Amino acid sequence: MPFVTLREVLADAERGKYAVGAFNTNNMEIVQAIVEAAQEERAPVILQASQGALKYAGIRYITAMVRAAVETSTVPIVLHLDHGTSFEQTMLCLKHGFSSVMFDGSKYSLQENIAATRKVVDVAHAMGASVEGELGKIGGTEDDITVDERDALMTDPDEAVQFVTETKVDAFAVAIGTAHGTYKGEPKLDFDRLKTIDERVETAIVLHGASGVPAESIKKAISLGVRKINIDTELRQAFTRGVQDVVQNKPGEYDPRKILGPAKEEMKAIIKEKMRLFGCSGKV
Ligand SMILES: O=C(CO)COP(=O)(O)O
Ligand SMILES: O=C[C@H](O)COP(=O)(O)O
Ligand SMILES: [Zn+2]
Ligand SMILES: [Zn+2]
Repeated sequence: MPFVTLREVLADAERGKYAVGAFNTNNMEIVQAIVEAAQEERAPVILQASQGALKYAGIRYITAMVRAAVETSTVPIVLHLDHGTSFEQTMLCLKHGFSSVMFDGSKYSLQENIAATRKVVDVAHAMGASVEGELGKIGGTEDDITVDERDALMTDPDEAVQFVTETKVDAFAVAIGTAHGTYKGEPKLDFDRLKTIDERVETAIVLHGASGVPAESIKKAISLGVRKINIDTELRQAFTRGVQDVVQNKPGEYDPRKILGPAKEEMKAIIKEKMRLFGCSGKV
């Protein structure tokens, strides 16, 4: 099955009132874990490559690995750029075969973010690809900011309407209190803000920084319109747990396959659990 775009999988998710998991990939074992999990769960899935992934594996390896997975898969797969930083980078990804890109213009002013995102959308749509935009700032959990500062960085509902209308993005990443990385306490999500945005915006809403967000909050976010959920940190933790387990319990083990194989299985278990939580299991 060829790659599909966010448009197809998120339209189905909207009809079925569930969310599709978007998992970050950096190497072969992660690609296999995500695609095998999707296959076994009969779930649509989004594989995404971050700035770090492009630096670590390179765009050629990422596309080649995900293509290899797609050749034998029977579930819809989106290959998506996560937090794209420039027009040029989004175009390079499309040229290499990504079916979807995120342009993260959240560091710009509203007007500049709209203009830059719109430019990506124009070309991506002409090429049949989809685009995710971001408004408000989804920081890192390590960012040392106060609650008031965090509030000020959250997505403004009026600006959200203007942003999606003028950019025509296919997916819309919001800042409602989640952050990338591990949370110190329990993350506090601004559900009222999410509800207001969802009532006023028809575009599918994306939740970043979903690792470590309790299941109940995830379910509530989905009930309030979230249709794409990004998970990276919990996959990294699962991978590392798998590696540590072998290294500690079988100190003589020197076959990389016997170290990375269990790490892959740890990731698969987490991915399947997320797919069931997101409601996308059994949908294809
Ligand atoms: O939002 C993400 C990728 O864009 C992932 O966030 P986490 O690493 O917190 O899961
Ligand atoms: O959005 C951030 C992702 O979790 C990963 O970022 P990185 O691979 O560039 O470290
Ligand atoms: Zn961002
Ligand atoms: Zn993110």
